[in-house]
Amino acid sequence: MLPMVVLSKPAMEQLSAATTLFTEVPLIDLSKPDSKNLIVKACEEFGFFKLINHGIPTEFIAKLESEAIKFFSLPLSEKEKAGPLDPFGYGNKKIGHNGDVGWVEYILLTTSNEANYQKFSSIFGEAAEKFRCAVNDYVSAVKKMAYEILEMLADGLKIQPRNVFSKLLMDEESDSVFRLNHYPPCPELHQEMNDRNLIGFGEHTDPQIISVLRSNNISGLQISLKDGNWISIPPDQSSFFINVGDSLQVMTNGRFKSVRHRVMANGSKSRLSMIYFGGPPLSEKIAPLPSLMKGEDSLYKEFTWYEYKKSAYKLRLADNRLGLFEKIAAS
Ligand SMILES: C=C1C[C@]23C[C@@]1(O)CC[C@H]2[C@@]12CC[C@H](O)[C@@](C)(C(=O)O1)[C@H]2[C@@H]3C(=O)O
Ligand SMILES: O=C(O)CCC(=O)C(=O)O
Ligand SMILES: [Fe+2]
Repeated sequence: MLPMVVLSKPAMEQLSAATTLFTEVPLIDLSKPDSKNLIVKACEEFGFFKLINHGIPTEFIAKLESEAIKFFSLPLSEKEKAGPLDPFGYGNKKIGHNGDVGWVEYILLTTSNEANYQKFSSIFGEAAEKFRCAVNDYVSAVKKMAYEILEMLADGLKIQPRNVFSKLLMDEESDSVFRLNHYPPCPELHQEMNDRNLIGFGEHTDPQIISVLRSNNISGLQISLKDGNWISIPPDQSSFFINVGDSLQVMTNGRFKSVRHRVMANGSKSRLSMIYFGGPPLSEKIAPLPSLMKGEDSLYKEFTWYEYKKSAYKLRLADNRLGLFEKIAAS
């Protein structure tokens, strides 16, 4: 059994004390005309928001959730046939390659249809086709929504062209990832008088441009506010949650902040999440957009997504990956 990160309950409670009690995460209604300005505000203040009236068909979500549950219910020996990660496939407890662990099992996939076809047929056996279709339908729909959000952001920021961010995800070479996380109930936490909290997925920021997260109705997701306090995000299975990633922070020269987040394990219920991480092509230069600079200097050294990813994947989950690329070193 791998060692887990454990926080005592009093320590956790102190961490998320009074100031955070009444913090409301921004709620964006995609059907409302003024959403673009609210999205910009949310990305500046939280790097995170909740999305409703998103138009993603419920059947795509339900189909994928049911296929994912089927997969995660298989015996471990079956699931392990879909591993080890190379870099895609099934993973259990170990996150990345640098010693991070969590109370989580997962499937990591590229969003390239062709590569998924190969992967699915080699690892998921007979059920491959249904599962692959469910992933493709869901990912295609969520991708389109991500393009729309990024275009609304460009409009809200009053920059041209409006596809300045979305074109990076639309590019055939876009290095985007899809992840299904399953957080099994943790028996240790189920015991009465339990005063421990166990980490499902340790704190981190997402390196890409934007992440689109959807989970079942089980709690666990927390985000860190600018003051360092953590707040729990009430789950809502019919909504999506959007994270600003490190690359979008850089492209906006720090105006948007990539949000630190983590997932706590649950004592009695299974949590299932599905996340699309929209990334640019590997060769893309990640730098502040000149139209957003208004005479300011770039806060970051120049780098490509390939260089950033290579460096990020050598680090631990909680590390400040962008720090290495800041012109003035982070304290
Ligand atoms: C510890 C790690 C896991 C991670 C790669 C890394 O070295 C640092 C970034 C991690 C992260 C966080 C967001 C996504 O879940 C992920 C797929 C990504 O692109 O960066 C994971 C990586 C992973 O699980 O391999
Ligand atoms: O499972 C979740 O809700 C979030 C997981 C996460 O942050 C990630 O996979 O990067
Ligand atoms: Fe994340």
